[in-house]
Formats: sequence, C-alpha cells, structure tokens
Amino acid sequence: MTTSTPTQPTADQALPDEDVLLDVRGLKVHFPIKKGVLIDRTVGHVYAVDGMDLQIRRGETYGLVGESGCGKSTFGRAVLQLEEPTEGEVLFDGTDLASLRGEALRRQRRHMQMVFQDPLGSLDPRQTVEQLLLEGMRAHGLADDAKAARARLSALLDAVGLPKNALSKYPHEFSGGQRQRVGIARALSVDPKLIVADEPVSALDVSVQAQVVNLLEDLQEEFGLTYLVIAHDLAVVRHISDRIGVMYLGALVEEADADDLYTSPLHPYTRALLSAVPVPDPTVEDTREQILLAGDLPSPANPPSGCRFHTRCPWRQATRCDTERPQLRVVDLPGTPAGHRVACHWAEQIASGELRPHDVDMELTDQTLTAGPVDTTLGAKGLTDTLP
Ligand SMILES: Nc1ncnc2c1ncn2[C@@H]1O[C@H](COP(=O)(O)OP(=O)(O)OP(=O)(O)O)[C@@H](O)[C@H]1O
Repeated sequence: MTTSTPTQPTADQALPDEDVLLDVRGLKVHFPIKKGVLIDRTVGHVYAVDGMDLQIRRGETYGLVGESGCGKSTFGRAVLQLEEPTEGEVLFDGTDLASLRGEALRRQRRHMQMVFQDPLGSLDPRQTVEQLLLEGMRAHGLADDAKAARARLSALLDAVGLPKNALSKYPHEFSGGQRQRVGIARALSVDPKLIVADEPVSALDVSVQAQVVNLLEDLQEEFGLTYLVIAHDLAVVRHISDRIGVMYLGALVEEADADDLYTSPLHPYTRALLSAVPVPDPTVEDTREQILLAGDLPSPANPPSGCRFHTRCPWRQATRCDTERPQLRVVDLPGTPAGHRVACHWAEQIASGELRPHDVDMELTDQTLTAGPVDTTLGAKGLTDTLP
C-alpha cells in the first residue's frame, strides 16, 4: 500500500490536506467507441469525465449536480474504482487507490460504499434482506461471530427505520422508500467512511424523498459518514449538501458552499441552472433573472473546443472562450464567499456587470468586451439582487 506525499494546498485548491478524506486530481474516464465487424476498431472516445478536481472533507456532504449525461455517475463510479480511470488520481484517506490491487483494494473498498438510484435494480431479487446485509459483512469479516452479527443486523434495521421482520423479506415486498432504506442499510453494513449516493431519491415519490434525505442526514451524524451525493435536482442537493460542485461535460465549472452557490452563482451555467429552479412559494413573485440556455448538451464524444460551455453561453467572448479551456480557480470578489471556485475566463467581469449577456448566435469579434478597469464593487451584490 502506498501513501501519497502530503501536499500543500495550492491557490486553486479549496481545502487543507488534513481535513480531506477524498482527494480527486485530474480524473479522466474516456470510453472508447468501437466499430467494425469484430467491434475491434476504436473510432473515437466518449470523454465522460475529463479533468475532475475535487476534495471532500471528513464528515461533509458534497453535492454534485449537472445535466443528464455530463458524467456524474461515471465520476462516482470511478471514485469507487468501479470504472477504471484513464488518467488522474483518487486519493482516499491519503492512499492512491490506483496503486492497490487484489486484497488491499478489497479492504479499502469496505470504506467506500454506494447507494443507487434504483434499489430494485441494485438488490439481488433472490436474496432476503438478511442475506443481502450478511453478504458484505461476511466478505469483510464482520459476521464471524453469529451472535454479534445478529445484533449488528438488528442495529442496522433500527438505524434505517425498518421493522425486525424485514430481515426475512425479499426486495420486491417493500415500497420504493423502504427498498431505498434496505439499500442504505446494505451500504452501512460494512461500516464505511464514504458513501457515494447516486440520485438516491430521484426514483421515489416526492412525499418519500424528504424522509430518505432526512434519514441520510441522521445517519451521517450517528456514524460520522462523509457523502458524495450525485443528483440532477438542485433542490435536493441544496437541502443536504455542505458544498456543491456543478459539472458540465465532464468537469466542474463551479464549486462553493451550498448557500453561497445559490446566493452568488458566478459561472454562466450555474446561473442558468438556478434561474430554472422554480420559486418554492407560488405566491411570491419571481423577479429573478431568467437565463435560457440555447441548444442541448453537446455530445461528450465531440466536446466543443476551448470552454466546453461556450456554444451555449450568453456571455461568450471571441476568441478566447472558443480556444482556451478555463481552469477551475478561486475567484475572490468583494462580497463573494471564500473558497468559491469557478472555471470561467470572465467570472469577474460577469459578476461586476461589465459583461452583459447577449444572443448566443451573435457574431463576435475580439473587441466585443469593452476595455476598462473592472468595477468589482458591484461584485456578488449585483447577483444576489436578482437571484434567489
Ligand atoms: N460504459 C460506457 N461506455 C460508453 N459510454 C458511456 C459508458 N458509461 C457512460 N457513458 C457515456 O458517458 C456520458 C456520461 O454518462 P453518465 O451516466 O456518467 O452521466 P450522468 O451525468 O450521470 O447522466 P445521468 O444522470 O443520465 O446518469 C454519457 O454520454 C454516457 O452515454
């Protein structure tokens, strides 16, 4: 087992090392597109994850959001080494997972579990809940003592709010919400540190969603868990997350503390996503800036050059946005919370109002951006005036 050399946080890295449980650097997952009679010719790649950098603190909930197809699930699977990264590092508790093989990787996996969107699809229908829970416990030596194992099963059911008689039942005998509780109990059964929850409530009725979200929060407190919650529903993520990362075509475009992201979104994509979230109270007039995105998410097999978002961005500037890919960087503006990271060349100018949105199809020249000093005093205040 190799241990990573501790590194100092850089200017664009949000957290000091000692707090970090999961440290992902430059992660890429590219799927080959195969053609030919024998499907043996690689004719291209799907750039599902294409340079993800993020860190998750111990005990924190990190929400990862983005449109369907932007690579969220592939990222979650790659973190758990269920998908082999093409490039980059996943450091878990200081250990580079790529350096582990066989038994060492299996032992480390115990500490990282997944909760899936569709519990019915992820639970073996031929196994009772008892068998499902014991499977992982046995694999990690947590069921060697029969009496202790029974006590553990009982404690797991209690923790997730299922009755004792659930042990002898099969997945199809439960409601959707109860099945998700079984899925959560299975993840918990091996006493993990990190749980990757991929759309944990999106298959559930709205009335049940809140119960499962509350359960996840209670369990986090009880067991000191760290969560990576993947979801397309911004409302769910806001409620549960300490920090949120917004993903677009395989990479983060913005990251901030949850409330800060909603009150001071800086990246054009985040602003567009948030402007589409309905106001919770229908009696309150919606005065927010409405940003409509042109077109669909481009194919991850053929991503745009430069900034991946430039083909849909109302703030696009020629020619830098079309040619130069912006890196995630800390953006420090008066009124903008610390640790806010954004991948946009023009974050400051957009926040100050120096750059105004325009028609995406507008013919742009190098002179489109008016020259002059940036008045950052408007900074995030201008945004909080117009957004929730
Ligand atoms: N095994 C695979 N082989 C080839 N392409 C894949 C594979 N898995 C995912 N992809 C492609 O990678 C891209 C990202 O998929 P992914 O499921 O990670 O996105 P997502 O943001 O989680 O979307 P969703 O919410 O719809 O699941 C998609 O274009 C998808 O078709």
